[in-house]
Amino acid sequence: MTASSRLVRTHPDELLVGLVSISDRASSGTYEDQGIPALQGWLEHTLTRPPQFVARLIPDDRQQISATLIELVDVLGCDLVLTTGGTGPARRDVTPEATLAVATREMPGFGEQMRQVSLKFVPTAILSRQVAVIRETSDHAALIINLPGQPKAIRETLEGLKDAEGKVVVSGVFAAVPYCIDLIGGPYVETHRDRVAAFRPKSAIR
Ligand SMILES: Nc1ncnc2c1ncn2[C@@H]1O[C@H](COP(=O)(O)OP(=O)(O)OP(=O)(O)O)[C@@H](O)[C@H]1O
Ligand SMILES: Nc1nc2c(c(=O)[nH]1)N[C@H]1C(S)=C(S)[C@@H](COP(=O)(O)O)O[C@H]1N2
Repeated sequence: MTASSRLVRTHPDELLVGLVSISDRASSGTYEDQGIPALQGWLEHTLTRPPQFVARLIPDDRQQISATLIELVDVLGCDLVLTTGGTGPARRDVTPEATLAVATREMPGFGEQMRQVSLKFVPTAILSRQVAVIRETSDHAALIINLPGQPKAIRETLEGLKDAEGKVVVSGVFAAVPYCIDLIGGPYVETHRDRVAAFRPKSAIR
């Protein structure tokens, strides 16, 4: 989880995932970080093939967030980076700005959909300024997605809302992640359908 040089896939379809928990208080030890365990646990239960993880716990510092994202994508070679925390309107919340600063493309649909899902859970969802972007290097690209800091928001935004019978009421954003990773040249990712029914056009299904 603390690698500092290029990650090596153990299988061509192994997803390389960077997890970044952004919290002044968790990073200084005021409380125990729940962000990384929540992100890792959700992915382990959702992906059919275990991914390789690298994790970072850092304060709400714009330079440090951008530098961490660059390290995870450019140096370690992650395909997907999920951040949690620092998306609100408080002065210290700078995750969206730090993420946009390392973007080569914006993916506005992710933020729009996350706010739609989250409004089903909490009216303050509109306070989250979360963004998603692609960062491209000469030989590689990664999808970076901001999630809110509340540990429970991780599952809500990724998985969406289901009714008592398990039928999807509002899709979470992870349904679109595997196909996005295909399109940017990453590994072929599959999900357990009871958690998230990932969508691909028929022509893209293996
Ligand atoms: N990494 C984390 N681990 C556990 N709980 C967290 C974490 N990040 C946030 N939370 C919880 O979610 C709430 C809202 O998150 P937010 O990112 O706005 O934190 P904050 O109030 O800015 O403080 P901090 O950045 O120090 O976590 C926090 O007050 C805390 O209860
Ligand atoms: N799904 C979900 N989204 C949510 C929340 C939540 O509890 N669940 N909390 C909201 C609140 S209270 C805030 S202030 C914003 C920003 O949170 P952050 O600063 O922790 O990223 O996310 C919002 N989005």
